[in-house]
Amino acid sequence: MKVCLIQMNSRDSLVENLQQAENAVRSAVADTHARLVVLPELFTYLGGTKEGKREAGQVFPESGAYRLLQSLAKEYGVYLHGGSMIERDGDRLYNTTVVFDPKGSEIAKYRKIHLFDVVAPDGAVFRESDVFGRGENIVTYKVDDHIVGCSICYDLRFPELYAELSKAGADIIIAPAAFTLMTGKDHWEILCRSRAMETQTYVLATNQVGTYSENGEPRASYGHSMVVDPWGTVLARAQARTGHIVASLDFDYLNKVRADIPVQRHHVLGQ
Ligand SMILES: NC(=O)CC(=O)C(=O)O
Repeated sequence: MKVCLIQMNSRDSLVENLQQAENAVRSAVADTHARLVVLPELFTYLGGTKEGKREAGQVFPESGAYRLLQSLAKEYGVYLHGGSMIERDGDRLYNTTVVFDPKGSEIAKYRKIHLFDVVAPDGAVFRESDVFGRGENIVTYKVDDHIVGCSICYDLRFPELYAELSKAGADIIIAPAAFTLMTGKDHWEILCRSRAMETQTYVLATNQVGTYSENGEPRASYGHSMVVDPWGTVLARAQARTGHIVASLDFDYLNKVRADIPVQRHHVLGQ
């Protein structure tokens, strides 16, 4: 199965971000003919202000971002994993992934479970829970015969979520992200490779890249999106610029890794 990860530089303009996403999906599909295309976290609106986030909130299914992804999935006959967008549900906002199948039907919706409430060592303050409600459900869907698990960004730091997705049968786990430059340079690759090795799945980690501003403060995302195989090997890696990467997933290889080191049968604690 061919997969394509799109690395974007989203900022605080919904209109410009949707145009960037549309152009990126069109050129990614034309270049790679991938079966599964993945966008990054908060591709519709990143940074800005609390009011800006509320205004950019997308109501499902009638909002522009939802319709755009639906029509692109259908036009190209691809599975489109919509990174995440700001979802507005009544008064609440969520950081939400929506996935469409090649007919343009919604097949999954995942709300980010672990919200990034952190003061980074460089002093940058992140308070996602001031804006977003927390997701409560573990979500998987199917691409052809393969189960795909959903996660978003900070979720990467919580192996217990990945263990649950693995127990649910996932062969692929997706992590759209806006992982910070500050934390990413030290932690991103290790986290992606660790989660892939522990769960013996393909991990598709699609990051934002470049600068944006949050309440007038400068912020930067790390880029370096990557596809990691079940052995922990990086199959494809982006640099620190916008664009896309492609990789072919080999499920015979996945089965071999699981047969060689059958950790899924050897769990003793907490299973
Ligand atoms: N931005 C995030 O949600 C997570 C992140 O940058 C980190 O864990 O570091």
